[in-house]
Amino acid sequence: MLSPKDASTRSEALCRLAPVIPVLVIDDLSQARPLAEALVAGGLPVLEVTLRTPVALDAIAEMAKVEGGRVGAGTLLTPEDVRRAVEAGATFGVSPGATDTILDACEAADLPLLPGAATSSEVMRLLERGYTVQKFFPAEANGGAPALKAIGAPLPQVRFCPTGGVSLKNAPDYLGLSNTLCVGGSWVAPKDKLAAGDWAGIEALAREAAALPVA
Ligand SMILES: O=C(O)C(=O)C[C@H](O)[C@H](O)COP(=O)(O)O
Repeated sequence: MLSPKDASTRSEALCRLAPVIPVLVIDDLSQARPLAEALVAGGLPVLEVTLRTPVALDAIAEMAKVEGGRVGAGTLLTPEDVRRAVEAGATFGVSPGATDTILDACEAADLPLLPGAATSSEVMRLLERGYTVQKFFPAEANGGAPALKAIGAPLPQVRFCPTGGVSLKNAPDYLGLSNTLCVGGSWVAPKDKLAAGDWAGIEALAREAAALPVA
């Protein structure tokens, strides 16, 4: 049983490993291993594989073999997702929002969860339960960095990984905030480069993202 406090401590450590957590949608299992190798080589060791495609769980299992990587499962919606993610080798979880059901399941499975919150009330509910590290989602659609900065004024004890619409261009706006640990984003693994197997190109995007300064 993982306490919310310990889950947050572990999430924070992951978020501090690199400025960007790549959010990955994998359609072709053969891409999993070289993609993870390219991202880790480029300096982004923490990888979120969304459970949105049929091969996602197998992709997690493949990527978990890559040395130096930390592979988590995104889009966790149900206790069954949590069980299968852990079985596949995921070492952390991410959810777009948070329900007691998903929080209970992750705590019981010893899986540190980065739970999603979009409003002050959602942030406060998670904080009441003990989660001091959260995902601000969907970040850009919710007002972006100015909104997250404003949430941080009354709630400075909560730290975030803003995700959703984050790009190389706007990432610095978030990373300059005192309540942002890192950002999540899909831009480091674009569909065209994945389809072309352009691992050198993805490694270059990872290197560029890994060099972003964090406040
Ligand atoms: O499904 C989840 O649990 C997620 O993590 C959703 C992601 O945050 C967004 O899909 C990010 O996508 P981009 O806006 O393309 O960077």
